[in-house]
Order: sequence, then C-alpha cells, then structure tokens
Amino acid sequence: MTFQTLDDLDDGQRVLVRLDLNSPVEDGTVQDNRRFDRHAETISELVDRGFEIAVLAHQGRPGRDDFVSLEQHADILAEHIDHDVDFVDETYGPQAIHDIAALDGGDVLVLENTRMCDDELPEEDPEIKSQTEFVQTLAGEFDAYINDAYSAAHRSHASLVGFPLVMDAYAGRVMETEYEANTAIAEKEFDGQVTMVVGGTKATDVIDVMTHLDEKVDDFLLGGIAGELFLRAAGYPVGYDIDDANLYDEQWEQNSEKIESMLEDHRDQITLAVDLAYEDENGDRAEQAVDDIEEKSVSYLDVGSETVMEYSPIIRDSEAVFVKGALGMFEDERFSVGTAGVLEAIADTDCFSVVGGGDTSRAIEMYGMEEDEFGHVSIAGGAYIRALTGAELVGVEALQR
Ligand SMILES: Nc1ncnc2c1ncn2[C@@H]1O[C@H](COP(=O)(O)OP(=O)(O)OP(=O)(O)O)[C@@H](O)[C@H]1O
Ligand SMILES: O=C(O)[C@H](O)COP(=O)(O)O
Repeated sequence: MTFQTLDDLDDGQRVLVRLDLNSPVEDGTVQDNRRFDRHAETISELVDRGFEIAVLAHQGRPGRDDFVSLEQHADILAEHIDHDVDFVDETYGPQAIHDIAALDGGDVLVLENTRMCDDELPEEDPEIKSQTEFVQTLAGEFDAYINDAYSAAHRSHASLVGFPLVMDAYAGRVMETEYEANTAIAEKEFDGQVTMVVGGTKATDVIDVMTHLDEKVDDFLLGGIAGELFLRAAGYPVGYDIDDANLYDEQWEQNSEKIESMLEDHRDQITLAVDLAYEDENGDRAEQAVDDIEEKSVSYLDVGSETVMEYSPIIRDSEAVFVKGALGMFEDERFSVGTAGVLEAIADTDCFSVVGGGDTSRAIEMYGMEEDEFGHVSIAGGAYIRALTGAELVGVEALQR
C-alpha cells in the first residue's frame, strides 16, 4: 500500500472526507444502496475517534434526471451510522464555511453536490484542479483530506484530485479495501475462459475499457445501452434515441468508430443479444427477435429470454466472470430477466466472479441472491473495470504523491 491510511492519522482533527454516494434516483427519490453501507464504516470510525467531519460527494450528471441535491443522502447516511448527520445546501459558500467552523468532535456535515460547483467538472490536470477556488477555500478549513471514493477515482475532478496536492491526504477504509481487492483481481491469472458481461447506461466508459481488455477477456456478453449500440454497428435498426431520450445518439457519436473496429477485429469474442424486451400496449413485457426488428419504434429495456439462454452456458463454462452494468432496467421487475438471469447463472457456478457498479450490484439483493455467492462485489463500476486493465486511477495516484 503506497498511500497513508486512517491508521496514520491522529484522532480528533478537522477532516474533509470525499465519499461516493452517487445513487440511483427514482422519481426524485434517492435509492439506498451498498455505497451507503460501505462508507458508513469509514464515517462511523471517524465519529468514534472524535473527528470533526465534513463530507464531499457528487450525485448524477448535470442535465440528467439523477442530478439532485445531497439532502436525502445526508438522511440515508444518518440511518446507516445511527448518528445525526447535518446538511448544508452549499459546497464552499459562506453558509458552508460557517457550518464547518461550528463542527464539534463527532459531528458530521454533508456539503452540497460537488457537481453543482463550476470548478468540479470538467476533467483537468490535478495541478489545475488544486488551484481552483473550490479547493483553495475548503483546504484552509481542515487539517486533513480523506478520499474514500475509490469508485469515482477514475475521474480527474477537483474534489478527487485537487485536495491531495495542497494538504495532508489519506485513504479511507473503502478506498483501502477496494484498492487492494481490485488490484489483486487485476493481477490474477486464469487458466480457463474469462467472460465479461457488459451493459448499463455508461456505454462510453465500458467501450473505452473493452478496447484495452481484448487480450484478458475471451468473451464479451453484451446488453443494456452498450449492447444496443453494438447491435446498431452490426447493422440492426436499434441503438438510437426515439422520443426525447438521450441515451444512445451522443454515445454513438463518441464511440461508433471504436465499436465498428472492435466488431471487425474481435467479432468472435463478442456475443450480442438475439432478442430484446419492451413494454407492450398493455403494459406487459414483450420480446422480439433482433432479426425481426424492421425499425425501432419502442424503447428496448432488457435483453430477451433467448439471449439469457445463450449467455448462461458461456458463463457455466467460464473460469472467471466480470460484470459491469446491467443488461436491462432491472429496477422494474418486468425488465430484470437479463440481469437477474445472468447473475443467477454466475451464482450457480463456482467460477471466480466480480459484480461491479453502484447500480448493478443492487440487483443481487433485489432478486434474492447473497453477496457471498460472488467472489467480490464492488461498489465501483467504471473504476473497477479500468483497474482491470492495469491502469492507475488518477484519484489513487493523487493520494500516492
Ligand atoms: N436498456 C436499458 N434502458 C435503460 N436503462 C438501462 C437499460 N439497460 C440497463 N439500464 C440501466 O443501467 C443501470 C446500471 O448501469 P450503469 O451504467 O449505471 O452502471 P453501474 O453498474 O451503476 O456502474 P457505475 O458505478 O459505473 O455507475 C441500471 O440502473 C439499469 O436500469
Ligand atoms: O457511479 C459511478 O460510477 C461514480 O460515482 C462515477 O460517476 P460518473 O460516471 O457520473 O462520473
């Protein structure tokens, strides 16, 4: 371990703690998830050790429905640590600075969504981020910075890479354990077939990483938004936005060349859905073979049952299976067939498995499986698959300086 941890920090100081509480949001309501469970351990330890604690975290992306305040997160965190948690609707404005100054030992204050500050985004060099008003203002208020947000450590954002350059910096418990687990996994060698299930909504992240994993992974099983974009590249009339949706076209523009060249060079490593599911006029799940789709007139919200039947034996024959992203909108039970089916197939085998992602890992409990049926359940999605390539994460590098 090449960074300082909480074991190196004297009790009772004023600490600024970066968590990753980025959560699914349904109709404006933040959904509790494994990230709160895991980060609660770090925060409870800090409370017990008498630190004065301010929490930084982000939620969603500007322009998306999940871009909301952290007020609800503060309440959910309070339940997990069984201790009061205050919230201030500023990140580094005068009220925030006032509330920070008023903290006593054991107090916890959640600051507003970092992505509501202009300085947080976009991705820039850590040196540039460290000079922003956001970082310079908050750094002066604390004795130390703690980064517990391994799952966001692939982003060069101010709250992740700026502070370690200007103040004492430490890894929190989640950062420590996720770093150890994911680094060990990246170094593992497997004798047999290695399979990666790729889905979710962040196609740009996964496609970029897939192009670096083609020697490590024998079979990519595709679903979700990423899967539909691959189907589009393979000539099927799907993978574009209909209605007001904004999930496909922008990601297609950014990735179409990569997808097309992956398909051309690695067609035998890529398995695409043979059928897709949608909501019919009665509100029921309906399925359609991709060969029968003439034009996309409905949103496809899951892979179909035939696809699960094709993917399951590949999983059974694998020595290792990595999951990044859901195969469908599993939060709605009608569209959980792909995600739950694939996870059940993994749980039924004794292969080594990793299920990653803040959203995707929720499907384990939702569909009656247990965490110990998998080798490792990571609260990191994009960060863990990037770590699989052997690449360093910029937020971890900043801590190691
Ligand atoms: N066809 C689809 N249409 C709409 N949403 C989909 C579809 N397929 C999957 N999803 C959604 O994808 C989400 C999970 O993928 P996402 O890209 O957010 O990754 P993740 O596992 O949370 O990883 P990360 O931690 O990187 O965010 C689920 O919430 C699911 O509803
Ligand atoms: O959920 C995640 O994977 C992290 O919180 C990073 O979020 P982002 O993909 O919106 O940067």
